[in-house]
Amino acid sequence: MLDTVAIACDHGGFALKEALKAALPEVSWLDLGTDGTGSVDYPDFANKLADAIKAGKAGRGILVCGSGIGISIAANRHPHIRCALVHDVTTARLCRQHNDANVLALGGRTTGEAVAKDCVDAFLNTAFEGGRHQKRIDKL
Ligand SMILES: O=C(CO)[C@H](O)[C@H](O)[C@H](O)COP(=O)(O)O
Repeated sequence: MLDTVAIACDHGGFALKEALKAALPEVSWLDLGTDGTGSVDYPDFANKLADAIKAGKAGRGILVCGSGIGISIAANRHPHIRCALVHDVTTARLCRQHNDANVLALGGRTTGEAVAKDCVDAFLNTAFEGGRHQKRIDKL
């Protein structure tokens, strides 16, 4: 299931979650909700996604809330998650190369669909560089 990518959001990220799934149909998505624009609490969806990765149901994850801030904070409470909130392709690439991030967070109300798609592309297709970066991750 390492090739499976979990995706979850709150109401502020719902539209972007749906847009990302439509824009990247080749990805094997595990959609953990939410399933509409009704108000929900972002920690519940960050926790669901963290649990799915811990259980081996997905190798990586994408989280979306209104700004990406709350859902990334919630995800990073889990010791096995390294979640990076990004707004551009450069940081989406760097979070893989230097930080071995296993979850990407995006803001549905702050990042446009085209940039978000490119960020997800970079996140899913960039390898961790290891080396000097590994010992830093080991200290997290
Ligand atoms: O961005 C968020 C958290 O960092 C959430 O998605 C919400 O959009 C934000 O907290 C605002 O909440 P609201 O109930 O949609 O006004």
